[in-house]
Amino acid sequence: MLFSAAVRVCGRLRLVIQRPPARVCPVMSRLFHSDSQGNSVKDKAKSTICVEGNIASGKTSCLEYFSNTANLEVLTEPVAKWRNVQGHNPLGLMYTDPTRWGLTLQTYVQLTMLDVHTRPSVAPVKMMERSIHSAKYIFVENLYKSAKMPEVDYVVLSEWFNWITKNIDLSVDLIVYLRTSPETCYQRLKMRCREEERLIPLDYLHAIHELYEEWLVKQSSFPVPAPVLVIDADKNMEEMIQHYEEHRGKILAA
Ligand SMILES: Nc1ncnc2c1ncn2[C@@H]1O[C@H](COP(=O)(O)OP(=O)(O)O)[C@@H](O)[C@H]1O
Ligand SMILES: Nc1ccn([C@H]2C[C@H](O)[C@@H](COP(=O)(O)O)O2)c(=O)n1
Repeated sequence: MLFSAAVRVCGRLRLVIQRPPARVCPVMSRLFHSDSQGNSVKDKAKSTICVEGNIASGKTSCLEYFSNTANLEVLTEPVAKWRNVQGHNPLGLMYTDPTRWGLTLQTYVQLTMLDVHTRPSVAPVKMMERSIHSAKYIFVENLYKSAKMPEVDYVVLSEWFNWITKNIDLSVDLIVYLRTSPETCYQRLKMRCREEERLIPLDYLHAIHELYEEWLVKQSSFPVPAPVLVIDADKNMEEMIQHYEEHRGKILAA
């Protein structure tokens, strides 16, 4: 609605069109916090660490370990939402029929990861599980490369991803890559027993592993948004804790 007012200027009646009072949408202001030139900016006093790795590589366990660190906030992957959005289970549907439901799941993953990236953090360091980058470069890519995602779905998701990353500051300061063998993940996945994942074959974990290696170790496939710290995560929990303690300074200084 336009706001208008009749005012008298030099004895004549003039209609003055006024702008509606500026309404600040909290989500938009979160996404488009901008400087005086209108560029999207991030609070540089804060840093973001993304913990990356194959399915069941130990990312959630890593975040749990760091969760009682002062000045650090952990944000796990929103898997619960992917398993239940208003009573629907896009994760389960995707594993049942990836060609039909891959786009549905990955669209929702992209939205929920965008939410995690842009959620204001109270602590100076934000540690996230995975990222919008790996959603695209690993999981969407895998669906497409394995001919389970139609080209039109891939193109639409890519256009969304390109728009988001061009227009919104989703910068990452450090990637911690928990590097495992696919066989280790397979064992851990079986032990975790997540219902939707019971039919995941070892080959699937091999494919995800290769994409991670190309992206974060060889750095030959897609842009890597931050320096990468590679941690050998085939070790037992006790040894992992030793690794985490060795790298704690580097991680917190990101
Ligand atoms: N270093 C480890 N050694 C043995 N088991 C582990 C280790 N790290 C995690 N696990 C177990 O493996 C399963 C998957 O770990 P999780 O942290 O959920 O992986 P992710 O979040 O990467 O999917 C869980 O049952 C967890 O308890
Ligand atoms: N973009 C994504 C991200 C994750 N998934 C799947 C893979 C797992 O089944 C599940 C959660 O992953 P985890 O944290 O256990 O490694 O979600 C996907 O299909 N697409």
